[in-house]
Amino acid sequence: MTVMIDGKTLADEIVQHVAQDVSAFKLKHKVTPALAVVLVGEDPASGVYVRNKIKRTEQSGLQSIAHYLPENTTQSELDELIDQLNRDESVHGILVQLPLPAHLSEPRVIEAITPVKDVDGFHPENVGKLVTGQPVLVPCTPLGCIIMLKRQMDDLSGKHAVVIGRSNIVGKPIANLLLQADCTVTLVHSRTQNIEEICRSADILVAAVGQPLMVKEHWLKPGVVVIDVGINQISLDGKRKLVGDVDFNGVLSKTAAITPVPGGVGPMTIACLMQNTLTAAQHQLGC
Ligand SMILES: NC(=O)C1=CN([C@@H]2O[C@H](COP(=O)(O)OP(=O)(O)OC[C@H]3O[C@@H](n4cnc5c(N)ncnc54)[C@H](OP(=O)(O)O)[C@@H]3O)[C@@H](O)[C@H]2O)C=CC1
Ligand SMILES: Nc1nc(=O)c2c([nH]1)NC[C@@H]1CN(c3ccc(C(=O)N[C@@H](CCC(=O)O)C(=O)O)cc3)C=[N+]21
Repeated sequence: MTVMIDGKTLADEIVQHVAQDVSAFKLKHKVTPALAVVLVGEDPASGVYVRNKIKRTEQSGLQSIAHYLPENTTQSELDELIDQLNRDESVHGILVQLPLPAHLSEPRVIEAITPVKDVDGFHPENVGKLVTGQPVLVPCTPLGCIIMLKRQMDDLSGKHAVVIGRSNIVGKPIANLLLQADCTVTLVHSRTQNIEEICRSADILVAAVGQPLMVKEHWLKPGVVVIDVGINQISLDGKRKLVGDVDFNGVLSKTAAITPVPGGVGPMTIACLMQNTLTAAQHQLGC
């Protein structure tokens, strides 16, 4: 029987822990850690994530500040807002929801956020720290994946971990965290020639692609642990449905453990964001 890795329950536990630490922080500093979330435009999926984030922020006892900007916001208006949030001492974490509308530069926005408030861990300075093994703010989705894997497996050391996808926000940081956990890591992507064969040698498979149900049963070695990062909206029997990058029902005969979609990596991402906001506030207040 395959183990279902329950991201929702684990995320609830993390948020409860964060809430306790936030209470202690408030007593000590007489300050409420605050997260500013910036959403540009009307992307409906982004809207759902932002609302989930705000709900979890409140459960954690953190303050949430939402900035909804219109689709036609200019780069200089966005720069101005980030500059203001960087300087505002009552704001401890800043998250600009990606992707941005095409006329705005993502690298410019990521670099504009002061690294101490960069709760996504996307700023080049924080990426450099992650790669050299001195992380403070670790990207939330990769962190959530590693926490689930460590809960599931006694020892990651020496395991062959295959990561499908090489984006800056998911694939690359996950690969770095797996390397730090002493896995042997292979990153595969759209130009990889023998992807199925490489995946079949994986003890741990992380799918972060954005292709609904791409990973099939014959791609897997029996006993593999699968982390499905993909969040894809498909239409099934006329209804909208959320599925991962892994053919969940098809692969269960091969997996030792697997994360479902929904209820897997998604809730863990948000729980880790709460933890990062508290961590950022602790650093800013010198503890
Ligand atoms: N659960 C969560 O909290 C989160 C979920 N996501 C989800 O994770 C998924 C990946 O997100 P993200 O990394 O931002 O996506 P990107 O589109 O930035 O990256 C996708 C990666 O997958 C690779 N790829 C695409 N098609 C194939 C293919 N057919 N075979 C092999 N590799 C392929 C691309 O290769 P190449 O580089 O060669 O183009 C690229 O490296 C999405 O479904 C997204 O919604 C994202 C963030 C958080
Ligand atoms: N700067 C930035 N940081 C991000 O971390 C970031 C981002 N931009 N842009 C979009 C992606 C995607 N992402 C998700 C977070 C939670 C769920 C989540 O909670 N999903 C629920 C279901 C939610 C639903 O019903 O749609 C689940 O999987 O159970 C999903 C996706 C964070 N991202």
